[in-house]
Amino acid sequence: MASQSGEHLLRAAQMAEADRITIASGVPGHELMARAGSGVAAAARRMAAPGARILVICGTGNNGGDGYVAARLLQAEGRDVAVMAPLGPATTADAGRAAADWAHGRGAAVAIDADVAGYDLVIDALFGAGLNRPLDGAALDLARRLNASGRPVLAVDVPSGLNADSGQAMAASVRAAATVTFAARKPGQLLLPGRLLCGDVTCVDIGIAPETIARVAGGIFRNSPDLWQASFPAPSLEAHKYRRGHVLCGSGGPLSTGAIRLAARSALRVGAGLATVAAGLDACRAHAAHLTAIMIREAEGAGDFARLLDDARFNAVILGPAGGVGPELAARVEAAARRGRALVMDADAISSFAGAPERLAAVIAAGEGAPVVMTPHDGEFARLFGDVAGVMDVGAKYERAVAAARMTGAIVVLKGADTVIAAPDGRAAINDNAPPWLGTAGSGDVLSGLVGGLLAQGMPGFEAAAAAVWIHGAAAQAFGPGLISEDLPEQVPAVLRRLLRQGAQAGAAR
Ligand SMILES: NC(=O)C1=CN([C@@H]2O[C@H](COP(=O)(O)OP(=O)(O)OC[C@H]3O[C@@H](n4cnc5c(N)ncnc54)[C@H](OP(=O)(O)O)[C@@H]3O)[C@@H](O)[C@H]2O)[C@@H](O)CC1
Ligand SMILES: Nc1ncnc2c1ncn2[C@@H]1O[C@H](COP(=O)(O)OP(=O)(O)O)[C@@H](O)[C@H]1O
Ligand SMILES: [K+]
Repeated sequence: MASQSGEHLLRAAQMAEADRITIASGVPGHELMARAGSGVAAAARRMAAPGARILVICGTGNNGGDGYVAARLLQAEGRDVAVMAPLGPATTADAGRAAADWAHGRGAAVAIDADVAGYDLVIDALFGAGLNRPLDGAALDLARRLNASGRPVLAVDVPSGLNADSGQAMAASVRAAATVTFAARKPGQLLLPGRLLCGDVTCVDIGIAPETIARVAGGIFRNSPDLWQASFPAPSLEAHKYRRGHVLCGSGGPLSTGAIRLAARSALRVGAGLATVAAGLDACRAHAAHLTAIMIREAEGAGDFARLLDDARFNAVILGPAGGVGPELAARVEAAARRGRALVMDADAISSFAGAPERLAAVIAAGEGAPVVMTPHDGEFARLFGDVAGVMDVGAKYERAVAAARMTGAIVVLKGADTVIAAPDGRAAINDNAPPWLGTAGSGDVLSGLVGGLLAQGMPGFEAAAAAVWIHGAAAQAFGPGLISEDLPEQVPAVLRRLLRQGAQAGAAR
């Protein structure tokens, strides 16, 4: 798993292990802390004009140590710096050394009840990765006063109170305008509400080798092209349309046809060679009034649909967008999985297995190993898994998604502003490029089409799902506010142009 390329996200325990390995290899801890503190000071310089009053709040551990280093560096260049140590003196050797170096300067120490609103910038170095229980007492009170003050906060590693693994606040958390983290980003900086509490995150190299990061990493990635570009389908002169795959899209009834058209159009836009919508006769008439490049086939029930799959050229299937919840749709899912087609299950296809994830797991297991990607939002996810132990009750969002993937054998795309893509082998990617205006009716249908279009071109399931989620976010960004779901497929060509250019450059550099 460590051999997978991409930007690793490290949990607090993995980060501590990377520190330990680096220190054991001969880099002293205080040197790592010096680089970390220097990165914090650089960010503070960008945030505070000369003459600004800066308050550094230092905890007792190494996070506080980073704060003392930053305070010393800023003060040495003539900045107006004060330090508050609300929980008492440093308790680790490296932090103690940093605190002593600071105290040799001429900086002021301020009392815990000082008015934090009197400062232009507050550096929050109270707790970092060592946070091991919810804030309470003086720390909780200080975090609340800081948030109420409205002053810009620069957080060291993570805002104090934020769980770096899960992205959840432990009782309460400081809300930062910016965060400087070290060596690698942490999952809690991408997951909500953590992403909002961190503000802009900068990752500073403190001298921990990339090999060390890869060695301790646990298969959680930031979703970016690095993760999947190597398997992204590049157009080739030799490829005719059938080589680029044929997506079969199962329609809902005559009054619910728009969703699957959005999916089919998106599948074509992302590069599938052909897309066909399969529908009952009345729905076919509705589709015929709209479709040009996308083909239409009549299929009245699940039996008709299964017979269409006798044509081996339909190599990917999309089921679910406005498909109608019930046994009929479940039977189509079963037919597609049994016939070994790469399958996207969205919306109603997921809900057709409500409370019966074991049944879905059996359907997928009976397939021929072709990828099945399901794309639930939180509501559909909860409907599918009900109160299944070990899925709904596990901590972080990526842990829920991985548990669901392991249980069902599907790639799980758990949607939201912080969409997580998870594979049965334990890999997970957290997406952070989706703008808020992507949450618009029908945008999930577009996503299912993008996944199906990439699967049809032979991309592996996890990579296809991650790439589709990223392209979806990039297309929404490219359009901007005012987006409706019909706009998304039309933005895909520009996103692909950029991706293919970058891919060619990366290939040339290798
Ligand atoms: N290791 C390295 O080489 C490097 C590490 N680096 C930096 O170190 C940071 C991690 O440092 P860390 O492990 O010392 O933990 P840290 O976040 O300072 O807090 C621990 C202290 O807080 C206490 N405590 C916890 N929760 C509490 C609560 N709710 N309420 C009250 N107290 C609470 C806990 O108390 P205890 O559990 O012992 O009672 C302990 O005393 C990391 O984020 C990065 O900034 C960089 O310098 C690069 C090199
Ligand atoms: N606040 C948000 N910020 C960014 N993306 C969002 C937000 N809310 C929803 N999304 C994305 O929008 C899409 C909505 O999908 P879905 O809930 O299935 O909607 P629909 O059924 O209308 O198509 C998902 O890809 C989801 O990740
Ligand atoms: K902090």
